[in-house]
Amino acid sequence: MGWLTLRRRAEAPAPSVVPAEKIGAYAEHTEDIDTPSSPPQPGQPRRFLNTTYHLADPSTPDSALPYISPKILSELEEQYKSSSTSPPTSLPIWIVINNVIYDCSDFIHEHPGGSVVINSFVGQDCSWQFWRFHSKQHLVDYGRVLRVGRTEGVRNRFKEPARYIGLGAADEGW
Ligand code: HEM
Repeated sequence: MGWLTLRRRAEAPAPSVVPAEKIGAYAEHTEDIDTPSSPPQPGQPRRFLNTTYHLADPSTPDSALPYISPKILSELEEQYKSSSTSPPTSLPIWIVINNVIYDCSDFIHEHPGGSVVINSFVGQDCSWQFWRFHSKQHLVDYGRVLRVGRTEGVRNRFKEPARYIGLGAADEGW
């Protein structure tokens, strides 16, 4: 089943997510080697492979986000898929849009488009799928506070279908 078969929610609730400027997120990248004893609570930084990843400050440009290797994302994808708990509570819910990693661990519960679509892209690129449903403003208002890092070369497992542009658009100089 492709992701496109996911149904649009006819009566989706109004978004209850908090805009970026109302959240006091901060940037700090630290590492330690402790093992967590319980799943992280909402708002807590997420840990993966003995590293703690904090949400970046909204003022940080994408280019200054900490680099996270695609190998780490691929490892996350594997662990997420093979976890015995569904969905896994101890793993961060990271997705990649235009080489930026968004931590949707808390946001997934508020996402107006539901949790299934986000869960299905953990550790993967979902750029073109994201742009089918959202504008740049959505990323500014809701995504900016979810950034944990930047990466490169993460795969999107679906080929983007060609977009149909009608003659009307051609007439308008597209
Ligand atoms: C950083 C990650 C994401 C953020 C911040 C985000 C944010 C949002 C917001 C704010 C809305 C409500 C839009 C509105 O009502 O105007 C929305 C709806 C939606 N999102 Fe996302 N989203 C994210 C990731 C994704 C992904 C990866 C997918 C699927 C590939 C997805 C699919 C959808 C769908 C299907 C809707 C409902 C659209 C509709 O009903 O018209 N989202 N999202």
